[in-house]
Amino acid sequence: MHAFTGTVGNEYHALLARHDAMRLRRRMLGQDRAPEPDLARAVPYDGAADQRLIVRYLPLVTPFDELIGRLYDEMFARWPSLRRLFPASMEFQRTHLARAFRYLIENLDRPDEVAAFFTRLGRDHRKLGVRPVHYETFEAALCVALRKSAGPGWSEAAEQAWVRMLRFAVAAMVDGAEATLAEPAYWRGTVVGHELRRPDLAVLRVRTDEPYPYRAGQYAAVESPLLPQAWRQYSLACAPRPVRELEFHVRQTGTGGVSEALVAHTRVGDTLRLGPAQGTMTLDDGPARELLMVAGGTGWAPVKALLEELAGRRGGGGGPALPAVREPRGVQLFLGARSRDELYDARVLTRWAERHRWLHVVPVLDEGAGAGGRGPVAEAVARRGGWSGHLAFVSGPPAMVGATLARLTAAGLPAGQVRYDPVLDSPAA
Ligand SMILES: NC(=O)C1=CN([C@@H]2O[C@H](COP(=O)(O)OP(=O)(O)OC[C@H]3O[C@@H](n4cnc5c(N)ncnc54)[C@H](O)[C@@H]3O)[C@@H](O)[C@H]2O)C=CC1
Repeated sequence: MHAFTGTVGNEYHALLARHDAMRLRRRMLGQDRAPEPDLARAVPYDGAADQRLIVRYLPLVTPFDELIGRLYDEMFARWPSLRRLFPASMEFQRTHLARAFRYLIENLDRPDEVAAFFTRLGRDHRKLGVRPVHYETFEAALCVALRKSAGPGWSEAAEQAWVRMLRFAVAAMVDGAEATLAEPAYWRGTVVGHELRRPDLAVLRVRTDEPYPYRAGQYAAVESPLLPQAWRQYSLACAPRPVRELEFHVRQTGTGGVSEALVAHTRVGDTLRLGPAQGTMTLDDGPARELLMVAGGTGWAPVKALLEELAGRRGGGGGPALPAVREPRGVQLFLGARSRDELYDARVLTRWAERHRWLHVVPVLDEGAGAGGRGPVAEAVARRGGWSGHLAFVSGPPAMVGATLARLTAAGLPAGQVRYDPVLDSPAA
């Protein structure tokens, strides 16, 4: 929940870092107090019961825009100092929080899944400097906002269910943060390359001060100094390399947002901050299936990283030193773009397709796709067919990912054989 943010600059971060270092040291020396018995965690959380209650009263507090507006108003009115912990524009925050609420409510009958999601989020939130006190203020503001938004029909029982749901998510976030105390809360990186490949698309190369652990196919939150506290997720477009150099492909999707800052106003020598790597779109050592990769626009970035890793595993050079795979896997890559000019990494593609016989590239262009034009990638994948034995990776605009997943499922590809990461599309990201 990006919404709980909290950083106020270098001093604040330095203080938090010292605090975390002390706790880590105490823990390593075994001097930490025994954890207090936590009743809430001793008894398994009955998320399904809370879900029923919350859903019954949901019409009183949805759509969430009003509730979330009130929540932040209440929080900043009662604790004005918290305002500066958030980015100047709250639009993205609000959208993100609404999404988090929806995710929580829809999945509350599967507490283990929810806990895993929020554990990862807690790790990511360390970069914001979130402390337990922020969660308490958030909870208090949420209760006020729920009551105000719902009006006289509100129920105390429903409010208690919201509080239990929130505390369940927060407990997981705190666990996630605690478990990763030994790694930096964020990484600092210097822009060493900035190439405008299209008027609205830049390829950035960033060298981190410290080693940045990640796997090909993952993504990271990035912050530009031009927009403090505004973090946006971008895929890492290269496999881990011995030099600490990362690549990002950024499309400007609006004005005044992080994407504009990165594409139009970032130069070599500038410093960015990166959150920890996340995402499940990675290769594993499971059964060596043939691979299907479907990418649209800058969704090409994580696929490029995966291909680089595969090339490295095959000893094809350019990738990290990983154990060689047992048997060769063929890769079918469907790459969607608005036009030929939009194939912004065509040089690399052509070179790789020539060099690697296991790689077969099918560019799919919107232009010439017939009336409507939208969604030709999913259709091209479906037309080709025969994917039921493949392991598929899908990445790109959410609608494209959704259409491709639907086609693949209809064609008999089991859900366990598709990897993709949900992305939040925002108009001015
Ligand atoms: N892991 C992931 O899934 C990643 C997703 N992305 C997302 O990919 C997107 C890339 O944006 P752009 O480069 O501007 O892409 P774009 O607008 O240039 O579109 C690229 C391709 O997607 C298809 N497409 C676009 N809108 C569609 C729709 N509504 N329905 C079906 N197909 C559609 C187009 O036909 C085209 O082939 C961003 O939303 C970004 O957040 C980026 C990196 C990783």
